[in-house]
Amino acid sequence: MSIDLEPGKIVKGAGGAILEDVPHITDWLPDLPTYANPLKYHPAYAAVRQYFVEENDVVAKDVVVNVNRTSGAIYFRRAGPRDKIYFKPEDVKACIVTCGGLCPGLNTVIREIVCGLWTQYGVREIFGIIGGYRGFYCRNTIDLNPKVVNDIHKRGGTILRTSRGGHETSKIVDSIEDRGINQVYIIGGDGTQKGAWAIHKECVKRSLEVVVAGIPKTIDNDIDIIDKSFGFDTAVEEAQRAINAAHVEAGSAQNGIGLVKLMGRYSGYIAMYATLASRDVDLCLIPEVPFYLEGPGGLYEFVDQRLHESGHMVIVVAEGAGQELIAESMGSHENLVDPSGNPLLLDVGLWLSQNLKSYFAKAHPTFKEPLTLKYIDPTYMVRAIPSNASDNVYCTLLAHSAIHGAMAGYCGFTVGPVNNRHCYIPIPRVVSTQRHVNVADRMWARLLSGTNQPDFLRYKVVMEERRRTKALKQAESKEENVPEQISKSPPVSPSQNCPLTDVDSNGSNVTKQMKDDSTAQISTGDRQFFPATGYPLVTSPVPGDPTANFDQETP
Ligand SMILES: Nc1ncnc2c1ncn2[C@@H]1O[C@H](COP(=O)(O)OP(=O)(O)OP(=O)(O)O)[C@@H](O)[C@H]1O
Ligand SMILES: O=P(O)(O)OC[C@H]1O[C@](O)(CO)[C@@H](O)[C@@H]1O
Ligand SMILES: [Mg+2]
Repeated sequence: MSIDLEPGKIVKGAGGAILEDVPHITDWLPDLPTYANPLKYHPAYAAVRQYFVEENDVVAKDVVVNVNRTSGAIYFRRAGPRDKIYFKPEDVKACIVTCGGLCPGLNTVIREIVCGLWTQYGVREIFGIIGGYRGFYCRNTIDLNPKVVNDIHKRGGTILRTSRGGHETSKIVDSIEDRGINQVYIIGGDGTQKGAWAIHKECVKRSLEVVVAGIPKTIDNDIDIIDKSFGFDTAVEEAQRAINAAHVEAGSAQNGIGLVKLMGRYSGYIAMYATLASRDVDLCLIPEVPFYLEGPGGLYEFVDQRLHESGHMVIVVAEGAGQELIAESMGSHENLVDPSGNPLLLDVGLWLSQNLKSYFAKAHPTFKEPLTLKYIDPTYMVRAIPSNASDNVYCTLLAHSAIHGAMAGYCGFTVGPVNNRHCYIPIPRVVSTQRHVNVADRMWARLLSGTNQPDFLRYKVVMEERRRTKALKQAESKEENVPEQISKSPPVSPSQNCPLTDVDSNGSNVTKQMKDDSTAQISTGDRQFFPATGYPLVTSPVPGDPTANFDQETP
């Protein structure tokens, strides 16, 4: 998304510090009156010294730095209650909307926004927008108060319902104006936050006294800058149940494989953390690491070896893994998208099950007993549950940070913890890149050293060879001349030779030679993939890209 930080919002502090600040309602309505924060007189908060955040309190984006390169460090505005607020509580008309896919904790965030506004600030008019963005202009609102939301944190899903698509900025802002709403709380993922920014910009354009606050939600943990998204821990915990079942099934059969598919469209965090937590997983496949099946260093070789060693194994695959490989093996296929424009994924779990079964049934002579493969797909189960204890606390902090920011007049922000401190991050900052598992980071190394799985570094070479072989076969079957670019492939140097075992149409093993060509370009139907890695094209740095700027280091 090509939205930039607002001019004038990059503030230079002392010693070269840079504050990436968020918009404030006085940017376009400079003469608004201020009011004393009612929390000053609240029995619970008045007693807590230093409860209020100082105007110049900021949070460092990076806490691990080179001592010689601290100038130019980036900071965000610290979240929390301010001494002065820009809304009289009795004048506040707040609304809450949830958009995108489900995530554990949505109801807790709704509950805590309602209860926080009600009990801390004395706000009495709070509305729920039903069914995502389109609910602004298609549906009536519902009244929310502490009684209505009292028990909702014990339920999965969202009491407000959610949807994809339907973001029509002017219709949404018309509805905000017509209803007299002046605080808009928007809970959702990267797409939702982009929509929130569009609403904020339109409110500014119309000079409305309206603040828009974004609360980041993503089961995939793919929102950049913030430490972690709510519901992620719950999802990883729930995924353990599926992995345990897969392990039991696999361990109770000779040559047993338990295959578990988890969510993760572009980012394999759930799969990675579920693998690290479980210790029963032998192989973890994520979108950031394209894999291949045949030949040295391939998946079949590893499965073969693990089954011979242990008699069983567990594979965890993120739903976005292997998309290019599947697309290529399917030949032509339709590129479908959901109502928000997100590509619909090909089912890697089913595809992998079928390929493993047929490969080991037909092609593997050393197996005396057939493969027993159990495929478990708990994807929707891990996101439809209520949040666990720690996510509940986290949701509470997010909700409170959001209402303190809105009451203080800040807007166009996404709230979230950065290095464990909550802050207000300009929305363009969190949506301009997507977060991915950093495979150059120590966390992925920990996983690799735990599973001893292949690194699939020869992916590009293997894919190029597959394409060349396919093209040759097609040319031969059409009894045409071999196309020039295929027949004139440059000779392969001995050091680059590597055998690749594949199966011919009779099910016999065929050994081929392949050439190491790291500059291979990849094209698969209409889908677009990152050429160097086979990773789908996205805006953020991806592994394998030498220019990638991975700035997230895990402990
Ligand atoms: N660039 C955009 N501008 C305005 N609105 C957008 C944009 N992208 C998505 N939206 C709207 O945001 C809402 C949610 O988007 P999407 O379905 O992509 O889910 P998300 O918020 O990314 O959550 P998740 O992917 O984690 O489920 C939809 O109503 C969609 O129309
Ligand atoms: O809710 P839907 O439309 O089925 O989409 C599922 C997608 O939503 C997510 O849960 C969040 O983006 C992805 O992991 C998954 O691919
Ligand atoms: Mg999204």
